[in-house]
Amino acid sequence: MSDPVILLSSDAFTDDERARVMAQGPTVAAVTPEARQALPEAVRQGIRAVANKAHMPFDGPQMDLFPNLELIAHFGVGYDAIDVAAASARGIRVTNTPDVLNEDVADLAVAMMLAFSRDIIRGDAWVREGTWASGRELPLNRKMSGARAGIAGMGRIGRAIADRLAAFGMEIHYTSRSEKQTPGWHWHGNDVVSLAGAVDWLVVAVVGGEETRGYVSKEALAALGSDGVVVNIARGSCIDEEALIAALEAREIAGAALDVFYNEPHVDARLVALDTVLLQPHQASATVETRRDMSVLQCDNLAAHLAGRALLTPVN
Ligand SMILES: O=C(O)C(=O)CO
Repeated sequence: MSDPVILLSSDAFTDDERARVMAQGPTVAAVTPEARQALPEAVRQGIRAVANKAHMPFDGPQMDLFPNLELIAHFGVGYDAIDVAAASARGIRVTNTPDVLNEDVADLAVAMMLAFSRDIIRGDAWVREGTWASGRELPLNRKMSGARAGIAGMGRIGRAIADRLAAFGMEIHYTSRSEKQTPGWHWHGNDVVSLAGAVDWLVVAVVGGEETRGYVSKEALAALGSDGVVVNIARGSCIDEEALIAALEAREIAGAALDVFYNEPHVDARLVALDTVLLQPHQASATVETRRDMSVLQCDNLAAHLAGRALLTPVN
């Protein structure tokens, strides 16, 4: 077998995804910094591309272990685990897998909003556990259609969410760097406090990373108010999680529907204890179809690079 040119840097790949990477060229797996350090120097010298996945940081010192590294092909739209500035400084290209997951992420955001507003999870238990049969009605829940939705971050995923919510007759407000050509929708510049103050639902769809750390601040949560609900399908870091927990515990906001967390997969016990929080295991893109498309796009980027062709979805 030829010497490896691709490093598999994560153990989060499924068998199919790993096989697809391995079809792009000779591959070696080293999923921890220690394992990479322990690779023979000749192997490290041969690595031209990394196939990355999940949240394990890939930083400058990791890149320096591979002096001939040219590409980090990430599986995922969010690439906050990769130090892109460090990569650029070393002439290393980074790719991600945008767009192919927009619909699924938007679907999950809407599903969480419906589940939260219509108390669907409790309703299921109500039937299953015989509470309904014993004569008790589920307490009245909350109407979603026609309410006001705020999309924090009107990028491609934000737009897919907004389009769905518009179909529910909801009033659409948003933040983004520039105003979109969407007559009737309300732009709040980059002011998330103004956005939160104008809506019933605050849906977080900004990109992750240092720039958006704590973007939904204590002030934004206060502006959302006691009838407001936060929905997060972006990154845990995009909300000040301590402020969120404090606002939920004090009933200063009505609730939260969360697919992402600060310290995933370990969710803060205070969130788990609250009955005003709907929790999901970071599964927004987790359908068979979309995960396959993400894997194919990651591998198309690897293949393009190794064949000297232009990258399909470059980040830098
Ligand atoms: O692709 C990503 O970055 C995701 O987190 C999908 O939910």
